[in-house]
Amino acid sequence: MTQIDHQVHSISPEIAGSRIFKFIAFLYGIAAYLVFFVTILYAIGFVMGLVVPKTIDTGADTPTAEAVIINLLLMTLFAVQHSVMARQRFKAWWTQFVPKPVERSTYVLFASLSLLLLFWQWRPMPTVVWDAGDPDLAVTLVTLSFAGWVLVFTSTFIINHFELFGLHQVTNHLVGKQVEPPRFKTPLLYKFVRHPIYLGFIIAFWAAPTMTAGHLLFAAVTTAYIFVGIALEEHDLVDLFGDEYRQYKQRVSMLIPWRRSV
Ligand SMILES: C[S@@+](CC[C@H](N)C(=O)[O-])C[C@H]1O[C@@H](n2cnc3c(N)ncnc32)[C@H](O)[C@@H]1O
Repeated sequence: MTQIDHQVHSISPEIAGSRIFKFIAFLYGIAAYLVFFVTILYAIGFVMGLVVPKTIDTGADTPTAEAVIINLLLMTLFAVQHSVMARQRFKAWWTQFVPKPVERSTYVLFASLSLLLLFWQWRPMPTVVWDAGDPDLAVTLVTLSFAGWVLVFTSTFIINHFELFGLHQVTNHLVGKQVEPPRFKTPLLYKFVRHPIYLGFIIAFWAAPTMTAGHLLFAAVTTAYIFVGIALEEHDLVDLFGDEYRQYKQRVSMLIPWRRSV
């Protein structure tokens, strides 16, 4: 991409620096955050089969092969969008079109929309793979699943919730404050595992008192995707923080606190 191309596509500094643009960018960031928030709340209900109108185990009857294909396509769409848009090279390319202050909010918005599409179009596969039967075991599994979601939420706040979901960037832009470059952090839970957010998702997806074939497909594919996501994320983190992150990998396990390699 030449300098001229860059100038043709990017938003002019006068517009980007204007008060009205900053305010619109801020409102956009808030809107993207609200869409994310509704999506993550819906995700809890969808996976756990609680409250929401359409869950992982409800929807139109679909032949199994068709259901598998549609569900795999929906998960692949999310995985590709989520991984590709998070890479540094992609960010460098698309911030020619999307102003930098709203880049993260736009990523969050697209990720939320592809998840909402998944919830909407997901085909149930009702064959029961396991059923806890015993009420105490069922309650334990539901509690564990909730604990997984709590782990996800608390970890986002521990690492930096508002930066992860783009609000920090649009707020700084609004008040004319520079966004600081990313810093390597290992607060609280990050001293025990490198990926507490992903660990929370895995627990939340697998701890099901009644595991249907559809839910199992979702849990298995998302877990596989999490491992791919971790590999990509750690590659970027090593690029960004070098030896500091390499030593962290040596010291702290990926997902299971008592086993260093995993
Ligand atoms: C969705 S968060 C997931 C964080 C972590 N993988 C987890 O599961 O808790 C992804 C963002 O966190 C950043 N990140 C992950 N670990 C980090 C660390 N130790 N210090 C600073 N940023 C980190 C990544 O660069 C990425 O932008």
